[in-house]
Amino acid sequence: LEPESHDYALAQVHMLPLLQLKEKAVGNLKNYAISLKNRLMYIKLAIDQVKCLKKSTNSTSIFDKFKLTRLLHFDLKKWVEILKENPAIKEIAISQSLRPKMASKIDYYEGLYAINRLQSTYRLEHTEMANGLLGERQYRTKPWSSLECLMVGYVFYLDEKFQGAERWFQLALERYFKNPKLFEIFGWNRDLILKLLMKASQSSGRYKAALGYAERAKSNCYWQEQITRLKNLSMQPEVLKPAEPKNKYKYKPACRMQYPDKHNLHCRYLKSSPFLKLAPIQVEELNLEPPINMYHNLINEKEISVLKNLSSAHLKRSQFVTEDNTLVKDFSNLRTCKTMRLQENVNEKLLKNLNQRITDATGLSVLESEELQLTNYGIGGHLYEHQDASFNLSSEFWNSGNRVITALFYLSDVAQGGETLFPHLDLRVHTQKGSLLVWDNLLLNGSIDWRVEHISCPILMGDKWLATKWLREKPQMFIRRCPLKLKPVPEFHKEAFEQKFFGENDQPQQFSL
Ligand SMILES: O=C(O)CCC(=O)C(=O)O
Ligand SMILES: [Fe+2]
Repeated sequence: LEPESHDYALAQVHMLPLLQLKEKAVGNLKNYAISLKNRLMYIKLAIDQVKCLKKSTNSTSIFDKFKLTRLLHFDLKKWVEILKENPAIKEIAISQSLRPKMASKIDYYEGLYAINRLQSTYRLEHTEMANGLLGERQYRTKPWSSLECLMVGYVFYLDEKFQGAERWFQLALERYFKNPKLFEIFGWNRDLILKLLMKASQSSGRYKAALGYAERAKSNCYWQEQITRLKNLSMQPEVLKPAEPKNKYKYKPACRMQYPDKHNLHCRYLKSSPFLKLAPIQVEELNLEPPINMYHNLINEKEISVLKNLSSAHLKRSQFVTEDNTLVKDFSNLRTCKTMRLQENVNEKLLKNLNQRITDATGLSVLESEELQLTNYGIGGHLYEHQDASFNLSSEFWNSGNRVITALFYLSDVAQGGETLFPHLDLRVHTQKGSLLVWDNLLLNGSIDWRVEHISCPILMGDKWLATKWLREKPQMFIRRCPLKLKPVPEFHKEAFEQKFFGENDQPQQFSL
């Protein structure tokens, strides 16, 4: 029975076993090929022997007569045995034992959706993407084959993004000729691609194009019917459907948007305690109001690898509580990472040190704070727009008050994408290994600051790791500044905000073949 999901695609670190699995599978196939070759060699030998028998049947020579009886007694018996043997029984057993560990359907679809998410978020051009070009950056990789293009297109098709689907199917058709045999193994052929092209173009309202595809297929009853049907349809005026259905989430437009540089920001040294006088912390202001700061070099290489090693085996797909209070795994595709919490006793010294550094940086108490959360993102990993503070504090989990501060250690640099983005503040924060990002989730009066809603942008290239600490409100009672000094917060203008991200021209794009 195939497992539901191995959750391979949700954490980069959990994809490593897949690479090992691939090596094993390839090694096994090679051995299988060797077994088949050996058998073929025996059979060829047998044929040669029989051939020489035939030639000798008329001979009266004693040598030949003896040869004939010997061959018929020994050799032929052996050949019959060889024919009956399964040539690669071991390799077949190995390939069966590898099956349960292979990527499941869910793993596969999560990988495909990641590609789809990256393309739609960053508006990547499909041919460039299939050739390893992501935005401005060219990666050294083998171009995607017809099979990959077909599959990526199929997910666009399922998602009702028909123009995107058509483009990928076109690329699949262009690349089909490079390896048609590979296609046939799966029972597919060129006409299948044409069928998908016809369906995609018809669904986006492009009837003439659909007819064009139908006419390129090998003629048979099915295609004749399609041609007649599409000829009728294409008499009607074409009404292009939008290229992309509207999405209620803002992370895609927010992540692809360019934001202006900020001015009047400073870097300084924090020397507010005797210890910090000896080892001041370098602080970089990223935003003034509300304050968002980056504290540099607060965790070193060695500590980072300890955290990764402690957590890797325990990272899990996130779960949520349903209305009837049961925990279920999150398959929503809104948060494509895995997390775990480190209990203080697993490495008391390190975790105490990290807590102390958070206190040094923020001046706040880590008492009653949540256990450090380790996060590793998967392929195209992202987290949609959200607030860390909760609007409902009724459960026991919130006894220490709301999440007043988020303190987030970056445990890796990400080559492309994967920034922490604050869409209301026009602030994109690039991950920086060893630095601590800190922001306030609450205003001084305890209400949630709408301005710090944030996103983790889909990762184009690289591996993103975080260690996050959420400080709680109650332990700060005598530490945090007094609510009387509350600065007025600008009002939230929903329409303007939506216009900013969804106001892009959403006329259907002109499509040319
Ligand atoms: O990945 C990031 O940059 C932000 C993570 C985050 O917002 C969270 O875990 O709540
Ligand atoms: Fe968050």
